[in-house]
Formats: sequence, C-alpha cells, structure tokens
Amino acid sequence: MECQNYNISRDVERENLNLNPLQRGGILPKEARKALHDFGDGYSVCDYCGGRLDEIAKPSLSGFLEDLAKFLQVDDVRTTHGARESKFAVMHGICEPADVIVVDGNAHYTTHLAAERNKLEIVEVPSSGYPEFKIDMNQYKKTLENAIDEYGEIKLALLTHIDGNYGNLSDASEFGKICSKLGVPSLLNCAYSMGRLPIESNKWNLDFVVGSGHKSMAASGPIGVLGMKHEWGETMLKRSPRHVKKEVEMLGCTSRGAPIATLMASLPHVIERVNKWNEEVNLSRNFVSQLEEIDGITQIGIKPTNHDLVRFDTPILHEISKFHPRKGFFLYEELKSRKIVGIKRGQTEWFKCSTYGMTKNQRDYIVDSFKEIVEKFNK
Ligand SMILES: Cc1ncc(COP(=O)(O)O)c(C=O)c1O
Repeated sequence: MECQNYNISRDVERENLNLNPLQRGGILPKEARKALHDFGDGYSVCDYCGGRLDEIAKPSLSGFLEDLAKFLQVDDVRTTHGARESKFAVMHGICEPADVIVVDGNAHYTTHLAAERNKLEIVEVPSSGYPEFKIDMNQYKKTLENAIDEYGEIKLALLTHIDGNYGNLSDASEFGKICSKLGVPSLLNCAYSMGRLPIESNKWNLDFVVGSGHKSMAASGPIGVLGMKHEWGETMLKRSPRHVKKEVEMLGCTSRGAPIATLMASLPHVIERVNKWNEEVNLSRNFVSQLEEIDGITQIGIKPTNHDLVRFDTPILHEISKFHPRKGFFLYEELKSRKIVGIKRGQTEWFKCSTYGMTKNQRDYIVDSFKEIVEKFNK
C-alpha cells in the first residue's frame, strides 16, 4: 500500500494568539516539553513497572500521585484518559443500568454520554436561563429532593464546577453539603477548574472530583484525573481476581506514556499557577470590561465573571456580517490577519473566548484589535 508522507506541523500556537478556551490551560511549560520529547515512545513510563502503574518508582508515578492527592485534598487518586473517562468510570463503578442520577443543566455533553453509555437515567437541575445561566444551589437541592421522593435512591449527583459555555463558577462547597446531608454520592466535574484554581475536595465534602490534564493542567492529552474519598476505594479500585494486581475500573493501566509524563512534569508549574488564580480572574474581568466598551458586545453568564472562559453576545458583529462581502467569515479573517485565532470561522452572533495566561500587552492588543475591526466596518 502506498501512503503519503504526513508532514504535519502546527503553527496555531507558535505564531498566533489563540483565544479558544479549550486550548489555553493545556499549554506545556518547558519542563513538560522536555518530558514529551523524552517519553514520546509508546509505553515509555513502563520500563520499571512491577505490575501496577500507580506504583512505578522510576519515573516516580507513586510519588506524583501522592503529591496530586495532596494538591486536590483527596484520599486516593488515579489518572484516566480524560475527564469523560473519569466520569464514566465512577458511573460504571457505583451505579447499575436504569439507575437515576442528577446532573446540573450546564453539564458538558460528555457527562450525558458517560451516563448514556452506562444506561443511566438523567434528572436535570435547570439553570436560571438567559442571560446568567446560573446553577442555583437551592434549585439543586429542590431537584435532588424531588428526585429522591420520586425514584427512591439517587446513585450520584454531579455538578459542573465551571461550565464550558459561560464559564460560570458553581458553589462546590454548598453542593457537597447538600449531597452529604441527603446521603447522595457527589461528583464535581473540574475539567475547567482543576489546574487553574484551588480544589479543596475534603473541605467541600465531595466524594469524587474529576479533572482534565489537557484542558487545565498543562499536559499533553489525553489524560484525566479521578480523585476520591477513601471509602470509595474498595469499589472504584477493586482488583481483578484473575490478575490480582490490576484494578478493574482502570482496565489495569490507564495513561502510560507521554500524557502522564507531561502531567507529572507540569505539576509544580500547575501548583504555582493555581496560587495566582485571583490575579487571572481580575485580568479576565478587566478584559471583559474593555470589550464591553464596544457598543453591541455584552458578556453573558454570571457577572462579574469568575473565570477566564467568557461568553459574549455580539449583535454589532452580526450586523456587520450582513453587509460585509465576506459575510460571517469577516471576523475570523480580520482577526487572523492580526494573528489572533480561536474564534470559529463564520461565527458572529456570539463567541466564547479565553485569554488565560496571556500577558497584559497581549490582552490589550486583542481588545484594540476588536475595537479597530468594529470601527473599520460599523458605518
Ligand atoms: C466542563 C467540561 N467537562 C468535560 C470536558 C471533557 O474533558 P476531557 O476531554 O478531559 O474528557 C470538557 C471539555 O470541553 C468540559 O468543558
């Protein structure tokens, strides 16, 4: 068989400012780039394996997992292949088909798919709707109580800590309190928070926390994190009777190459950056107020924002697209010509973006570019 030479390269990150929220938290620091190079080969962390991934001493996966558990305030922690696989594993481990779980109305699609693949029924906690889309904890409590009344037992309650559409921060501590009072196991989806802001799992009284290495922990994907209270270890980390060292829900071993090596190498960087979260939030708020100086650009979601992912309604850009010869593509093309990427081609009615980790100059440059584009075409 003949096959072309896939001479792949990626200029997006190197030459442009990338506003795509999906990309901002996964940028590797130099230590992780070196690890990626050194551990790029297949099973690269398995040279000295004695049968258990989490017990490997060289490189020190065991030490890394201990540090990670401390960082998240959990008793036990494992890596998975992504936040979705962590959610799937919990649902698979503690629920039976046809069981009912409760999830917030801002849940990520992967929460729904994890539940569907486990054949679970979902009861949804509605958000407050436009323009805040807030998940109110009184509403969560009411929905959970009603679900218990209607279905008897609720096997799992899930809350999206920061949702991927509006960047709304939900009250994890209140969620933990509600769930433990009602005796329902709790899972906090921290895909957009773990690695960006502090996660205090024990203090918040959570049973499970899940994270995403490639989304928020400066790691090459795919890699996820699953932290839990000790009492769940027996179920979630149960060993195979046939392969006595192997944990069944983890299918024996999870990430075993570059993804875990980069996650490990980035942990000190991530621990440090989490301490600067308040500064990031202030920079994000400043970015929002500067963009809102443009007539026809308004942030939606909770205000002021508590996250770097922010969503804007942009009727002014939509108006321009109606008479611009490039129609809806004008915004993407104008931004690209200024080396700014990450807003979807053709999108003008609204967009979401993030400036996480950018310098003040870069953020100012982005704001100025938007102002310039609107001024240029808004006649
Ligand atoms: C809130 C939220 N949860 C989960 C995920 C999925 O994360 P992963 O790719 O690690 O499965 C995403 C990805 O966009 C997300 O935004």
